[in-house]
Amino acid sequence: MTNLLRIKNLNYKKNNKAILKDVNLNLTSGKIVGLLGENGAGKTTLMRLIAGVNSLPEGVITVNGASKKREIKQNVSFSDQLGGFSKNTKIGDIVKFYENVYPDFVQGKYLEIAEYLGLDEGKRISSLSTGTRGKLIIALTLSRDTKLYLLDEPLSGIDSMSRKKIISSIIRWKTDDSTIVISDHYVTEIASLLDDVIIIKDETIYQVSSVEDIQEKYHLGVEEYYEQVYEGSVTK
Ligand SMILES: Nc1ncnc2c1ncn2[C@@H]1O[C@H](COP(=O)(O)OP(=O)(O)OP(=O)(O)O)[C@@H](O)[C@H]1O
Repeated sequence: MTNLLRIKNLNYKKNNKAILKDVNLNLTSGKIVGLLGENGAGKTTLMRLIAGVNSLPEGVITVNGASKKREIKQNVSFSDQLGGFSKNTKIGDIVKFYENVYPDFVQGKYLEIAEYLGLDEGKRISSLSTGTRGKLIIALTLSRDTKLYLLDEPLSGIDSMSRKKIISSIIRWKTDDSTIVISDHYVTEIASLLDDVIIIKDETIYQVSSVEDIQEKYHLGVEEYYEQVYEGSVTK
């Protein structure tokens, strides 16, 4: 287990309003980590800052030893929501784009995941259901050969069959030395995957715990623990 992600003294404001305050975090490699928090807690913002999509005004982020934004981008595969592509773009063209932009994109891995998830290269973005779009985002994100994967609410708005497929593809295609951070505000379905849990509350990382510690120290499952932290009935 090597140190993969380090965040030191991160502060982030938008329109003069604090979105994230005094965030400090260390993640090692080889884990599946849940990033949990209610709507608007700052999960997406934190992922965008880690991935180098948003500039970091205050604090230091290091991923796999890299701290410059351009180098960090090469070490993080972030689940892009495909908003930059026109509605008429075909899946095959998005895949070509990924191959051109990311030297670590592994076409063979994409083809395997795409086959498993039933993605058709000829389909246009505009014709994709929410579930198929979610599957495409997962296939593209996991097909980069990198150390840190950030999946921003990969199950949001997706039907239960597709959710199961997405979860099983995460398990199947995760490499041993990579770490996958999955954000969500529902916990039930991802709870069984998780090694560690990060809870964002009151604009900061309230606590990082291993699932084992949560069970041993509080005698709670991940979902109950998360709810009780938010209710204030569990303290650090
Ligand atoms: N562009 C922006 N301008 C102003 N405020 C913003 C902007 N983007 C996000 N925020 C605010 O930052 C806070 C955190 O938002 P963020 O989207 O990171 O939360 P989240 O935990 O991902 O929420 P959700 O689960 O609803 O996706 C919210 O209060 C939101 O209103």
